[in-house]
Amino acid sequence: MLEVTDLTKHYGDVRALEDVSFTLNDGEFTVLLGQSGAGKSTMLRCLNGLTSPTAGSVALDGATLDNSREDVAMVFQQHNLVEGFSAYTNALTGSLGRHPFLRSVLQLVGRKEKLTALDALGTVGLLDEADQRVATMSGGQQQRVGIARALVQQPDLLLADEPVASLDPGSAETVMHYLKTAANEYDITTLVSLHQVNIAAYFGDRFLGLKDGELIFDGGPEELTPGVVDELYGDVETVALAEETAPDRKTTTDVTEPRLQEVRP
Ligand SMILES: Nc1ncnc2c1ncn2[C@@H]1O[C@H](COP(=O)(O)OP(=O)(O)OP(=O)(O)O)[C@@H](O)[C@H]1O
Repeated sequence: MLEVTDLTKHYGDVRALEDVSFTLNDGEFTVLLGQSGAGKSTMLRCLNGLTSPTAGSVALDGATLDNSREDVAMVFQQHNLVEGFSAYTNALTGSLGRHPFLRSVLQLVGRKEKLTALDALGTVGLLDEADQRVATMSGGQQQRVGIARALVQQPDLLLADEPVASLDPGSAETVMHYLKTAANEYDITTLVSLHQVNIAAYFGDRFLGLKDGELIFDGGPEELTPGVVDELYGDVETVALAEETAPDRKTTTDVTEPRLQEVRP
């Protein structure tokens, strides 16, 4: 279980996060929403120890998270793969926490790690491309290799910061499908920041909404109403987008009381 308590991050006068508290249950697939500058990246960076909070705390399974940790994996928008290496070798570098980089790339690792890397590539649908150099892969395939690498790390918490932001809608959907499948198969607690509301509404089991650094929404798909989206984004076009997609997600106005928390002045 991930417990975030009164998390606050200030950059000088900028309040990137202000008193944010929530709990993620084991295995939950949660989407972090909010417009540009709302504090999504800051939140994820505080959760993986890349940024130190100004105040508040983060605990994973009861242990305080205050440094970069092996059991917290991150998928970035720019996947940071080694392009000259194969998908397999890149996936294998996910075991870096347990082996020095050179051992990983020279594949001087045990059979267990090799099988783990192949298993992860299979989960993201790239087993047949395991030997292909990443440089020759599409952006979506590269992002799936990034997910496989994160899986090889065998994390308890998987964070993804705008993992499909630079992809076309079709590839974005495919990557999100594999990300969610992987999270389910490996039973990993996952928090994904997205700015595409339609994709978020389709894949998220739960949503956290940030606005100006404050958590103003925490709810399930049926509570993610156009009113909530409007509150988060203040953008009529985005509301229309939410209405026209994921019809089975009931993003309609028939829910009268969205779980909007008080927006502080
Ligand atoms: N290193 C930094 N130094 C100063 N201000 C920062 C820094 N990082 C973020 N901020 C500020 O903190 C606020 C939150 O930024 P953050 O990047 O977390 O938002 P975001 O929701 O991820 O936005 P985007 O989707 O555009 O990345 C913004 O006002 C941003 O300018």
